[in-house]
Amino acid sequence: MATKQCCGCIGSITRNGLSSRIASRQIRIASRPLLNTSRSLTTTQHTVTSNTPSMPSVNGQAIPSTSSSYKPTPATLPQAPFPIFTTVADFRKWRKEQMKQDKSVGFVPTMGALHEGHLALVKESLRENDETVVSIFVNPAQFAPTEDLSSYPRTMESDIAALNRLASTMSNHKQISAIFAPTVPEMYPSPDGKPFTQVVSDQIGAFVEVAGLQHKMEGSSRPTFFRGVATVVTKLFHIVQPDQAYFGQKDIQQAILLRRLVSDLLFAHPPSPEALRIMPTTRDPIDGLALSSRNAYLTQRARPHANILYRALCAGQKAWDENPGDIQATLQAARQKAKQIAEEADKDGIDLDILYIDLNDPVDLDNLENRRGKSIIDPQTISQRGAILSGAALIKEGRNGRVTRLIDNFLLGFKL
Ligand SMILES: Nc1ncnc2c1ncn2[C@@H]1O[C@H](COP(=O)(O)OP(=O)(O)OP(=O)(O)O)[C@@H](O)[C@H]1O
Ligand SMILES: CC(C)(CO)[C@@H](O)C(=O)[O-]
Ligand code: BAL
Repeated sequence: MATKQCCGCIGSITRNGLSSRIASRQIRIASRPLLNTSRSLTTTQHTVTSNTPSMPSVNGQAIPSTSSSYKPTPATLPQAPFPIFTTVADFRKWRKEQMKQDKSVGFVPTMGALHEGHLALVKESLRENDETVVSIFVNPAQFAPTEDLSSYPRTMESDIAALNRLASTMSNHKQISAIFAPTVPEMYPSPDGKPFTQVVSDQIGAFVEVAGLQHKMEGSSRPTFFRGVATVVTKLFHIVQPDQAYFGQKDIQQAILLRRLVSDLLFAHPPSPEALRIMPTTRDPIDGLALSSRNAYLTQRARPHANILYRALCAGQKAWDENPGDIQATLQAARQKAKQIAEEADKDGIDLDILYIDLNDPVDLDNLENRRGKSIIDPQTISQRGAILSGAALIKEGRNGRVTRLIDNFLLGFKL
């Protein structure tokens, strides 16, 4: 799998015989806040009692849960050479032992449906720490009621198998130490017994917000997303107490916001924002598409068009390299490329709705195009600070097809 940011390699797509015809259809490049997923990403059930479809165990033995709504089905789980903890109390006992032995613990939080991008994070943790913990938890708090919580891919058995196989790819055959796969009530305990609700105005209790960062970029169309992420990651860090935690650049805003959380709230675990490691985006080696669990939603016909953002960002990067700090030239090149690809896709019956392609400041995530209008910042200053070139698009096949949200980003002129 490829992790390099760019480029030059993706001039045209030959995969699945996609032609390079350009249609004249009007393409939407929207700066409006939009998460147009209501047609297919809906659930009417906003309260959640259970999370994982088949709940695990330690080595296939059922662990009694503290939650009465939770029904373990260990028979469906493969044997694993590492413990799978489902309760905070059990996990904490294990963690205490590692503390006593002064073992360093690396942590990779995930929502499961593991792919090579996740596994690259796990491998890095295996290389850098004595012990590695992977969490698998589809966090309801980061899904809006209209989003795809109920249909999010849950593949616990193959996830365990993939993690198990990983050891054979390590030079020292090192294995992960544990999986933490809690239920929803375990992560969102409720003294009054009410099930967790995704409706923010109905929630009672402690939630974590990172002001000034959570409503920009992805947060403009997913206004409660980063509140849900910051809350669950705070809980996970308190439980796992990692020395280092591993996140992907694919979700760049999430990683930057979480570093700020660690810094501002003086977390002891991980002990510094830098100990929250941000690893490069793993891509399809042939066409550059950023790997993502939701790519599983893509139809065969839509898949060849799904690398739209990668190709657009490559065009933007080229323009930036020619004129570092030139916001307009960079955005124009990227948006023009995206428009062209969307027109090609339209000819093939694939609808590509480009939500945004923007440049943002790496620290405060301000939109550089808008900010420039207010107070002119010269290209030299911008090129010195660097910028995040990112985009989001919705892709679907046919009028009533399922909508898949795509995101991607490149770091221009700075490193994390
Ligand atoms: N292609 C990738 N390269 C590197 N890291 C990745 C990649 N995809 C996901 N990650 C990282 O793995 C961690 C867990 O992500 P998650 O389980 O949400 O998977 P995902 O593929 O991002 O799913 P989704 O499709 O829901 O966005 C996050 O830190 C995320 O940034
Ligand atoms: C960090 C995370 C595991 C929190 O649920 C999730 O947002 C993800 O997988 O990127
Ligand atoms: N990796 C981000 C998880 C989400 O989009 O819900």
